[in-house]
Amino acid sequence: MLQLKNVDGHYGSFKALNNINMTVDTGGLVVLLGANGAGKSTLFNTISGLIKPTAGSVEFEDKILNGMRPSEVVNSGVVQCAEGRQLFPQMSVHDNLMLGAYVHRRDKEGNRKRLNEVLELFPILEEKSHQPAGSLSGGQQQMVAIGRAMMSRPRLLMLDEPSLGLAPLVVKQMFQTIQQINSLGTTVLLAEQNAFAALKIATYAYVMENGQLVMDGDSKAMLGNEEVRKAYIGA
Ligand SMILES: Nc1ncnc2c1ncn2[C@@H]1O[C@H](COP(=O)(O)OP(=O)(O)OP(=O)(O)O)[C@@H](O)[C@H]1O
Repeated sequence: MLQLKNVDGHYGSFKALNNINMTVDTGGLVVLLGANGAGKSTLFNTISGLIKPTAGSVEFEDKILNGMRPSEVVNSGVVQCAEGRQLFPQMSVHDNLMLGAYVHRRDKEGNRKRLNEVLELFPILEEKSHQPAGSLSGGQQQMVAIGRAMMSRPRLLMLDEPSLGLAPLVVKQMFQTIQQINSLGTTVLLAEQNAFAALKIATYAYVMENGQLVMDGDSKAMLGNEEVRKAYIGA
């Protein structure tokens, strides 16, 4: 479904991505692990067209994404939910969600149907529909951010650190919902520092260090891998 071949990325002369080769299969829930500054967000932004790779190719289904504008990448079915939520705090929850539907603005009926599906995933957002997004708790705001991405009807949803700054119980619910989104048919690529929780729901995992993918494998095997446990899980 998604394939990165020999991708490099630079900020000026600094090489932030070094020869990335990565595959995400249709239906998978793939996790990208890595410490702060490893390059996860840079990789996501490269896939979504915000950053141009300096070498290599990004392919999705039968399309070459590199060189496309971010809006074209979204139209192709790849949607990113960026780190830090980036909501419009003064706008209502409903209006924030509907921003994600912009790419399908001519299909009003489809958007209504999709909105209902999103509200089924996040019932609390229906209750809060007319409140300003900025008045919601951190966990609820993260739901709005994911819901907005889902309104774009991704076939591949990229989630950048959705658990960041959330309380443990909220994190647990968040991971359950991500698994649910995946089981309902959306392929997911998830960047996380919360390695244990992410590996538990994932099908496959990559580990990133200093702009390179240094390890990959079945997520259950990764959970049992001594090196991964020491570096990313502790205990
Ligand atoms: N706009 C930028 N200009 C220059 N260097 C940058 C820029 N953005 C990121 N970097 C550098 O690129 C490297 C990768 O950063 P990136 O944000 O992709 O890492 P990350 O794994 O997503 O970490 P985090 O979880 O902190 O976001 C880091 O060394 C970072 O300092």
